[in-house]
Amino acid sequence: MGMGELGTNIGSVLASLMFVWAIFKDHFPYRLRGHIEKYIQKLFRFVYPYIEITFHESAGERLKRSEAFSAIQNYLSTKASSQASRFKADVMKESKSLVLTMDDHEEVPDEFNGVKVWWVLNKHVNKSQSISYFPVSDEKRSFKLSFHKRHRELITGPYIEHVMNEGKAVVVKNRQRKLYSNNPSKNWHGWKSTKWSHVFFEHPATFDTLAMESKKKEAIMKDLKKFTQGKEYYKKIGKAWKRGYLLYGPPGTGKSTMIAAMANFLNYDVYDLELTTVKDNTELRNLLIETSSKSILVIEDIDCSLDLTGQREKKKEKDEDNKEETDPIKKKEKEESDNKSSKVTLSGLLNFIDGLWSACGGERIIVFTTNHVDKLDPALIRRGRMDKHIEMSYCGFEAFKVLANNYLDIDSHDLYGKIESMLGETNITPADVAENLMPKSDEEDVETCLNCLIEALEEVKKEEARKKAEEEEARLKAEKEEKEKAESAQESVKVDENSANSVVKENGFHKEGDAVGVDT
Ligand SMILES: Nc1ncnc2c1ncn2[C@@H]1O[C@H](COP(=O)(O)OP(=O)(O)OP(=O)(O)O)[C@@H](O)[C@H]1O
Ligand SMILES: [Mg+2]
Repeated sequence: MGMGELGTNIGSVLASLMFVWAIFKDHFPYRLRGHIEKYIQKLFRFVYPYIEITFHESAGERLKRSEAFSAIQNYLSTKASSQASRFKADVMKESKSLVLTMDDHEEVPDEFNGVKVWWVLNKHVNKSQSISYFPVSDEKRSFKLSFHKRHRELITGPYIEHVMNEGKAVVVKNRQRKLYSNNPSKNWHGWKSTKWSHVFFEHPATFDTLAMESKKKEAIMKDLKKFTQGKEYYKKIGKAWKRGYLLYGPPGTGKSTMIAAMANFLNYDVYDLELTTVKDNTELRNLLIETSSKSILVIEDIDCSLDLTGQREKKKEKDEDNKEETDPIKKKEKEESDNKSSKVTLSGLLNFIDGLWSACGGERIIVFTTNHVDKLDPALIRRGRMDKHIEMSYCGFEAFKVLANNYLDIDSHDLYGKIESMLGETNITPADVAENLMPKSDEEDVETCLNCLIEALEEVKKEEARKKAEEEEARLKAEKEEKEKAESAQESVKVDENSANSVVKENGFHKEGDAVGVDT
């Protein structure tokens, strides 16, 4: 028998009993009334061995929606689809997914470790109408959970925890992800945080569309997956639950695209941190504290956004300069220019990454990108801080095949052989390959596009050959100059030697002369 039927039967008997009692209770003496009520409750518990827990939508009139209520609602949306027959539908994520929630008073059974429970969504309409400054809906909704009292411990403990966790996971899955960028601190005002502004993150890049060797790609995906499942592991080893990636390679090799693919793969928000607008380390800390977990913090082009490598030395120099400045006008000018340039230091950034994040919740990924890995301070990129270094390189044949599939919907073509051999001997970025593969008009067919790429490859090859020839020429020229210099140096040494000899000779002559003189 379902909870519904049982509930209805017992419920109607008890309801009649209560009704009768309500009518006649005033005829009983006060003390007797208390006794009778106690017995009715006992009887109630005996014939109705179920416990009911109610979860209200709002904990108080002005409080925001209770977290438990939302979690339950989301949890039940996954159950309700198969169990209940009346739904309310919500369209999430730009009509990409439909979220069904149970309709009012619909009963949804659930099972946990073999124990059955029942959920009902109740709605009460508030009769007392009051005028309130805060818009409060008169409708109060609550979820009622019923289960046999035998299972009290299991249900109030592990089951509720399970519902909360699953419910929150559904929220994460369905939420619209955001791309945050930091605001300059002069705009940080008001009671609501304005440190980051956001837009919805809708970058279409995925690992499927990312042009890269499949082995490398799979290794990265595996690494990310392992990270997201590593909560217990990080706890065990006593490290903050974070992972750092350094993406390096020439412009147009897909570093930014990779970040978008990561965010889409993990379902994380992205915080794009523009370091040049961050005034100092305190500001940096304030910004980073406000990022949420399940997010990727991105610092693009670290070599350009800050002179991280030379910052410490520069600062020292500045301090010394400041001491010397005595002219008040010049001093003011100097201060202004100092304020304009960012004072975030490498050590500030590293300290934060190493320490602070451990304290404010885990599951964070930090990605640095750079075009010049060799310019970075080794302290910044040592393992442990940047756990994984990923080189984004020029387009190989495998990467080309992904792009051809993305842009032209093809897996093979007669021209593939030629393209493969040409890619082997030229450095072209995936961005350039993509640009050439994209049909410029509706008339352009696959072959035209591939030929367009071949032409571009030939162009690049020619360019490379020209550059190589130029370099060779410059090298030869330098060599020649060097040789000439060396020769002329030798020449002058010879001349010097000669002149030295002549001096010696002269000296000798003099000496001789002297001697002669002495002799004479
Ligand atoms: N590996 C790739 N896979 C798919 N598309 C790519 C790839 N690399 C580049 N592209 C294409 O080229 C464009 C530019 O790439 P992207 O912005 O990711 O390069 P980047 O490495 O971040 O360059 P930069 O160093 O200038 O920031 C992208 O919009 C994308 O369409
Ligand atoms: Mg980029």
